[in-house]
Amino acid sequence: MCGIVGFFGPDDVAHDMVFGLTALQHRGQDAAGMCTFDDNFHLCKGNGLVADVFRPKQLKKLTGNIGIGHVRYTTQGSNDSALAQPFTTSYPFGLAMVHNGNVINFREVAKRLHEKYHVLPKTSNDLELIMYTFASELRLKNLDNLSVVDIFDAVETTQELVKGAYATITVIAGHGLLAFNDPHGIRPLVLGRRDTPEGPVFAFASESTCFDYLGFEFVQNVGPGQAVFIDKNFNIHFKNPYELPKAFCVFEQIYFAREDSTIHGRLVARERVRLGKLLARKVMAAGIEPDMVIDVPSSGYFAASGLAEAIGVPYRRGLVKNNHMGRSFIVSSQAGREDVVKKKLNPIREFVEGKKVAVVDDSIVRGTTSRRIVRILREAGATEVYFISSAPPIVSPCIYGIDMAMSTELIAANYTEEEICRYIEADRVVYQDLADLQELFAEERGHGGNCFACFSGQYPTGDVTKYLRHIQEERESHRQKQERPTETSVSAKAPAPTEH
Ligand SMILES: O=P(O)(O)OC[C@H]1O[C@H](OP(=O)(O)OP(=O)(O)O)[C@H](O)[C@@H]1O
Ligand SMILES: NC(=O)CC[C@H](N)C(=O)O
Ligand code: SF4
Ligand SMILES: [Mg+2]
Repeated sequence: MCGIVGFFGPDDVAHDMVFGLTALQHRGQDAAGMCTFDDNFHLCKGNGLVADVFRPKQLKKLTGNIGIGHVRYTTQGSNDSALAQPFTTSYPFGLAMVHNGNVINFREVAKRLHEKYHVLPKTSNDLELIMYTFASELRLKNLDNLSVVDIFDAVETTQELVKGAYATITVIAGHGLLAFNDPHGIRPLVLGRRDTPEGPVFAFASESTCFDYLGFEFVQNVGPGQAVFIDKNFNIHFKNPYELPKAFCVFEQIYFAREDSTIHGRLVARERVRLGKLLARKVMAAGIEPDMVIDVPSSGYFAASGLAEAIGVPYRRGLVKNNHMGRSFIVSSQAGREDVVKKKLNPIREFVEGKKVAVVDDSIVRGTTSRRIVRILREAGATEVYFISSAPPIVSPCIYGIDMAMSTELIAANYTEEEICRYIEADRVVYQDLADLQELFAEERGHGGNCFACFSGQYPTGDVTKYLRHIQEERESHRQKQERPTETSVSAKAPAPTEH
């Protein structure tokens, strides 16, 4: 998913950017990077968390009143620190760019760049393709007198040529700060503003939660196909959205985004409570009568509280999370994910002992977390364990910036609900209905127009077979190089369901 920020104001921005990136740490743990500009670009990036990469010594060097930052969760290329974002180029202007998403026609884009402009990307990070396409279009303009129309024109051509998901922020040296989204607006991007005695500070960020910390007012979303440019005099310019159907990632609402963010007018926490309430009908229809509802921390909490309220059963925190373990799902190897899940959650024995427990998580992806949790709840004395997923079964890969690119990894793509129930050793498994999810996010009930592809197999960018084939070959070869299989590894194939 990745988290991105861009700041432009009267004073140095590095300090604000560190806070902004820290608030977005849940979106990426592999690498972090920042690039500021005064008379030169100052770039600092490396593998690790925000706190590891930006030490006071580095921060001192990041001078300038305009800058962009990134926390990476790898979806293309390796975890090598050379692939951390931002990326910069010096022609036709100094450009520094970050993005969140995933380009799905990178072969075509790379071929065109090579044939038409003799440009060869240096790494396998898809960001380079967006940056060079934009730079190549820009250099066809009148460089001595670059206008906003020129910039938006280059954005539009980039949006026509590059397919996939990409929320981007770019510093155009000497000109201003630009943000644009892909034509479907798959990934979130928001604009905020803070007024200071010295003048306004503008900020772009993946999620609005950044603004709460830093005292910014939310201005607007950078929606499907939209571009926003803050020029050197701090005037804002908008390029209108595309007419293409919006396809905002619904999984942001279910799991990725922070609960305190408002995305497309919807507070994430509230949507999760609603998802929990929606599950009540299915839980009751399944004849499940739990003594208590617990959540899988962190992201299962709001759905669990919604379900408990709707079925009139007490909610308790039955599992405690070690907050220093990070998110298991965004660890890039299966062995690493299993290790995080093992060390991350511990049951409160006194609460669950002798109880029939309904445990709610936002989703079951590979089944790593659910299997472990059912086991530790039984060991802690729970008499029955019902595993409830606030998301429907994930049956198709995500190719838009979430690491679920191989259907072989997705437990629900390979096994029935009964088989999954046996594999995770639960007494019952209940999933959200896709129709209920779609109804909750229906267009007329808000800023709908969502992507549901991982649940429905319907991809907003059209036929993606070629890309899926390519990414699967690539992923398989990366994993084989990086990962030695463990006893419980499911990296090459989803787990074989076992009997009780
Ligand atoms: O079926 P799996 O492959 O285990 O994936 C699903 C789990 O991964 C996520 O948790 P994660 O630990 O990443 O983050 P969280 O602490 O925000 O819940 C998600 O919330 C599920 O618990
Ligand atoms: N999750 C993301 O947004 C990833 C961005 C980009 N594809 C990378 O791998 O760096
Ligand atoms: S496929 Fe799923 S995770 Fe990927 S963008 Fe669509 S809804 Fe989001
Ligand atoms: Mg979780």
